[in-house]
Amino acid sequence: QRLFAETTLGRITVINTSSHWSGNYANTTGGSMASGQLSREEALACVGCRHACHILLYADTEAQLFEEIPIRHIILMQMRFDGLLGFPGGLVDPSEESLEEGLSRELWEELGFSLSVTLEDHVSSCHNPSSHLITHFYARRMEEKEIREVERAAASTATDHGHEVMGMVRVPIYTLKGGEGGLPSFLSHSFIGNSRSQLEDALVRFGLVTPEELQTALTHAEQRRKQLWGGAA
Ligand SMILES: O=c1[nH]cnc2c1ncn2[C@H]1C[C@H](O)[C@@H](COP(=O)(O)OP(=O)(O)O)O1
Repeated sequence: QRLFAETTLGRITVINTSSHWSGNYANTTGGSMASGQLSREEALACVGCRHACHILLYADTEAQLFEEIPIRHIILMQMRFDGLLGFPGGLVDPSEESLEEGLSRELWEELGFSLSVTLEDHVSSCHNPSSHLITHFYARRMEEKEIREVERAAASTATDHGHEVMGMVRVPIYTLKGGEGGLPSFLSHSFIGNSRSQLEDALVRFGLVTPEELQTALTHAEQRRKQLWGGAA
């Protein structure tokens, strides 16, 4: 079940009520903090929580698929060692380095590209009480030339290439004739953690697709899942 809502910034965002984690956890003062989405500061106050930071890198493009279909945006995810899709990044220990420093370090290992992540790149933080994991999500808009450099470095100089990262992938945001191909097929893959809801939120939040386009893709993805698995999954 998905809701589209205005954020405090006046931008449309997606609230995926089925995949946002919920529950409560104790903060440093022993009180109870709301969980699911929380601020970066609330997240850092969590005792006993682990922190994972990941980033969405994207750029505008004039390129067309088959000289006909506008690609519109280059959006990067990666195929991980475990066969799941996710964003570049990893676990960070805030007692040793800031979240942004840790993420920048992870990006160097996974992308072979030096990117200094800042507070301005922070999008959201989300708490999963069952694993005591807080996932911090960041996003950075780049120039097409720059994002192509990231792709080149990730496949050549990155130390994690072929080990923890099997390769970078671009997210197709168009829907092909018949309705299934493109974004609906992409969303039918398996994703690590809450990375799929991070992607869906970012697509609408940053105006990469309209809420209607996302909703249509989700409907087709669900139909595809039912065709493949029937009522079993
Ligand atoms: O892209 C992601 N979005 C949200 N959560 C994620 C994403 N990738 C991984 N995770 C979760 C699930 C993992 O257990 C932890 C740690 O992530 P990982 O990238 O595997 O960290 P290390 O490379 O082991 O440091 O975060």
